[in-house]
Parts: sequence; C-alpha cells; structure tokens
Amino acid sequence: MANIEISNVSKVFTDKARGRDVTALSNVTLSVKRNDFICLLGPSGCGKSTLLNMIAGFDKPSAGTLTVDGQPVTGPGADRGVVFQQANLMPWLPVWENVAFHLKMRGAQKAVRREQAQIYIDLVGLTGFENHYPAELSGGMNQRVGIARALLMNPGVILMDEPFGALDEQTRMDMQNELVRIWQKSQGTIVFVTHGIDEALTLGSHVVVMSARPGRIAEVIPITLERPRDITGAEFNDIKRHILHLLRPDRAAA
Ligand SMILES: Nc1ncnc2c1ncn2[C@@H]1O[C@H](COP(=O)(O)OP(=O)(O)OP(=O)(O)O)[C@@H](O)[C@H]1O
Repeated sequence: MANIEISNVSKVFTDKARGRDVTALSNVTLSVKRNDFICLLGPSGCGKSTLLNMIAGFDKPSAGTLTVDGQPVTGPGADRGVVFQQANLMPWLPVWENVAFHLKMRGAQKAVRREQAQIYIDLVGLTGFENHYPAELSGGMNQRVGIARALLMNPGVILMDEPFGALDEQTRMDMQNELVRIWQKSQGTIVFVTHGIDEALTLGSHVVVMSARPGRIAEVIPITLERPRDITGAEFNDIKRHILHLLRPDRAAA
C-alpha cells in the first residue's frame, strides 16, 4: 500500500475580493511509497504549498481524494510532521522545550520531555545548545530545532515547505546534507516543497515536476544518482536540463 495516495485532486480557491475562482491544482494524481523522499518542484504559484497543505490536513481538496496509510485525510494528525520556511519557535522557551513542545501538550512529565528532546537535538546536530533560546541561534540552527520538533513525534510522514528558503547558500547546502543524513538514519517519508532544481536533485528520491497554474504534474522523475550527489556531475546536469525543458518548454524551443 502506498504511504500517500493522491487521486484526481483539484483545488479551487474563491477569490472573494475579485469575485472569481482560482484553480490552484487540477487533477493531480500521485502515489508516494513509504520512505520516499519526494521533492515537489515548480514555478511560483503552481500549487506546491496547496498540495502540501492538503496532505497536512490544513486544507481540503475541492475534488478528488487524499489518503495517508489508507486513511482519508480529514485534518492535521500526529502521523504527519510539518516544517515551514520559518521555524515558528516559541522565543520564550529554550531549545529543548521547543523540541519537546508537542509532548508538553500531551501532558508528558518534564523528565520524559527532556530525555526525548535530547535524542532529537543530538540527531540534528545541536548538542550543547539545549538551553539556548531561539534568538541566540542562527537561522539554520532554528530550522534544525523545527526539524527536531517535527521528528520527535516520530511521524511516518514529514512535510516540508521550503524549509531552507530563508538560509544563505552555504548554510542551505549544509542543511541539505544534514537532512539526507537524518532521513537515511530515521527513515520515513518526506514531501519537500522547493523551487530550486539543484535542491530537488540533491535531496529527492523522486522529483515531481509541476507545471504553472493551474498546477498539474508534468513528470515524476526517479533520481537514482549516488549520494552524496555531485551537482557538477554530467548525469546531474542531464537531469537538470531535462527539468528545465519541462519548466520552460517555450524557452527550450526557442
Ligand atoms: N487561501 C487562498 N485563497 C485564494 N487563493 C489562494 C489561496 N492559497 C493559494 N492560492 C492561490 O493558489 C495558487 C497556488 O498557490 P501556492 O501557494 O500553492 O503555490 P506555490 O507553488 O506554493 O507557490 P510559491 O512557490 O510561490 O510558494 C496561487 O495562484 C495562489 O494565489
């Protein structure tokens, strides 16, 4: 059974201010297997976040069905962890309390929260920063805290919406390597939204290329390149060229 099954999903938003409908997604079908690392890639406005939000259960499809582990998605759940572009940490709580926040919500004792938090703090490479506050950390470190917080609930699926978009190039590359390491170690399914071709090709077991509005799937490309991936390699660039053609058919033809 697929881990995530998206069948003929469409999403229409009503733009009340302008009195018209916006079709964000049109007839999207995608099957995601357990432990796949799916990168959703496409131009701005093609509906990547909309699709991710529907898997997260923040939003509902206008048509079609969406299941996770065979269950229809009816709302957010502990089986799906979400990481956004901004870590959205609680500035008044130290790192470990932020990481263990969901456990606190569930009434877990402090000693249990502290112990669990440490496992994931170590996993994301923040050992020694347990008692720091978010304002004392860099953007990349705050994102690690957000990732640790999502991992702590041990969700089968992690949904990431441009989590490294606000980081500088070097930190982004470090975080990409780190995320692959964490994914390989902890196992689980990742759906990762990006508009960076290099990022998608560096991370994904599959790259799902989406076309401009209304968002559709142009192609699902399995990426079998050896890891760590060489972004200057010939094969990498062959796939990149193919994706550029998919994203810009008009320019490719010119
Ligand atoms: N709540 C909403 N109400 C109305 N329109 C919306 C809403 N959310 C998204 N849209 C529209 O749906 C389309 C898809 O938006 P979405 O944010 O999913 O795209 P995206 O591919 O993630 O873009 P980006 O890469 O710029 O973040 C856009 O045209 C957007 O304006």
